[in-house]
Amino acid sequence: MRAAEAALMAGLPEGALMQRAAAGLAGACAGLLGRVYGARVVLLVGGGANGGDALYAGARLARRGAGVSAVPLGARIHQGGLDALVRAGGRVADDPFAVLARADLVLDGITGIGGRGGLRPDAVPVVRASRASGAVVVAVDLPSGVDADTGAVDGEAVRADATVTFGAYKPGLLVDPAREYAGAVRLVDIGLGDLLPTPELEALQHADVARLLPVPAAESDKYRRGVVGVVAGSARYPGAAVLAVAGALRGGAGAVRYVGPAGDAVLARYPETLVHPGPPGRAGRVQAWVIGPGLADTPGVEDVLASDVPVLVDADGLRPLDPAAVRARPAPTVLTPHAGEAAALLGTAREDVEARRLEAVRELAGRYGATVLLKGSTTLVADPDPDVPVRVNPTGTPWLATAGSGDVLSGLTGSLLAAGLAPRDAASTAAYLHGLAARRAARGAPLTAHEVAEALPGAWRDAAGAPRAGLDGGPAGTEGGAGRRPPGS
Ligand SMILES: NC(=O)C1=CN([C@@H]2O[C@H](COP(=O)(O)OP(=O)(O)OC[C@H]3O[C@@H](n4cnc5c(N)ncnc54)[C@H](OP(=O)(O)O)[C@@H]3O)[C@@H](O)[C@H]2O)[C@@H](O)CC1
Ligand SMILES: Nc1ncnc2c1ncn2[C@@H]1O[C@H](COP(=O)(O)OP(=O)(O)O)[C@@H](O)[C@H]1O
Ligand SMILES: [K+]
Repeated sequence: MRAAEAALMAGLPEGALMQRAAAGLAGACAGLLGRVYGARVVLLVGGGANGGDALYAGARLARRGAGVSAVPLGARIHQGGLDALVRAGGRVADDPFAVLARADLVLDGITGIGGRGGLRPDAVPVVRASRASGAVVVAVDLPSGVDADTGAVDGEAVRADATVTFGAYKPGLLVDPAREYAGAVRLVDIGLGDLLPTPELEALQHADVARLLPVPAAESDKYRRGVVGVVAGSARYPGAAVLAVAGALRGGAGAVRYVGPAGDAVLARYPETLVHPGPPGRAGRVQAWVIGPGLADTPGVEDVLASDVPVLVDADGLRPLDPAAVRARPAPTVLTPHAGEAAALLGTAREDVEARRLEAVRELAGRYGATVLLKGSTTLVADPDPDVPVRVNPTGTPWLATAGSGDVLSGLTGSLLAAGLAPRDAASTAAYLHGLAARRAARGAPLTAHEVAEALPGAWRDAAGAPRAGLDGGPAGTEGGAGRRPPGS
């Protein structure tokens, strides 16, 4: 951000960027207030440019008739911004707590990308008073106290109802725990355009997923579409096998081969599965393996890792995982740990992974030379190459935190791998569809892992932009024709 801003500022009059930021910020606040005239606005103003943004936005609101008071929290505050506020009829609050108690809207301009650590002690009481007042709290660029680059929150931070951010989304707005503090996020374009470098983090959108989803060509057959092998389930956990197969059947592979002791349970639910008692090396050719869900003990992991096709390792398969063995593989490996499994692999505590997800997922990907999908309230996908952006999944719902939903995800991801997607694309596309399916299935109520699997085709159609059921009037042969995309994708 700083490099891009400096390059842009070099060709602009002094203060022009801050004015763009303030104009966007004031516009967003006006929208939230509904009526600006007569509204009571309080600015929490730190010592840097973040406070400057708040002051200039406050000046704009004051010119439209809002009563605007500034609460200075730095040793010095932005002088140009303060002068503008005073010229527009705003003032510095004599009694911060009195103005906060009556506020309709509080602008948090304490720190932005220059903030380090949680809030300082002098800021804590006013931030608490802002929340207690019932005012709408709008964070300027970032909620103060969160780490812009990692999403970590060390100490106290502002809990905003909305955040107006400038130029680009910062990782702290997309990765938990900080993401939760940001509320609804709005991006204001300040003209950085092509000056922005390769991002640390990227999020797929519908159109990206539509481009990535495999579509069978006219001359496809089930083998050319890819066969995925699923090594999962045990006498103790037969259900994990059923759920992993359920995900795999909806992921675009032409066939699903199940290998393990839960074949009867799998066939009872999915007669289309090719079942083999094992071991995996004897089960026949596949284009990708999934191993781990519900295995209990872990027979076959070495066997599968020795294969020359992409392998996804999840759950119980992750327990004995040796970095050297994974790094030595001739084909890609995808690991899909939740925070607890990631912590065990890293030799740290679950809370440490949850507090620093971005760091943890990068560390694991580097250590194993694998693509790592870290599950949880924020799902991240890291490539083994540290220069490739981490993908953050924008879909999902906390209702997904239900037993077995991870098994569906591993089957789905393996199926996309077998269909030929690159590991990072397979993992992030699967997370996207899985989260979308969960939202469709939950609609505000508890959901089961099985319902997530059953909602996957609907999520696929949504993301692909394919015609919905009942509206399927596209030209004959369009869908699946010669590898072309369905219309509207
Ligand atoms: N660059 C541009 O062109 C544009 C930038 N823009 C805006 O500038 C923002 C970045 O501004 P910035 O670099 O001045 O840093 P900023 O976020 O205000 O923080 C520094 C201040 O915070 C203080 N402080 C630090 N930690 C703290 C803590 N824990 N608790 C409390 N205070 C703490 C620190 O104090 P110090 O350590 O110096 O004592 C210093 O006073 C950016 O986020 C965006 O809003 C837009 O206008 C668009 C154009
Ligand atoms: N708080 C949450 N918000 C959104 N998604 C979550 C949350 N907690 C877990 N999930 C998702 O739910 C799934 C759970 O997977 P996992 O932990 O492997 O469970 P299981 O082993 O029971 O299948 C993952 O896709 C994960 O990202
Ligand atoms: K802020």
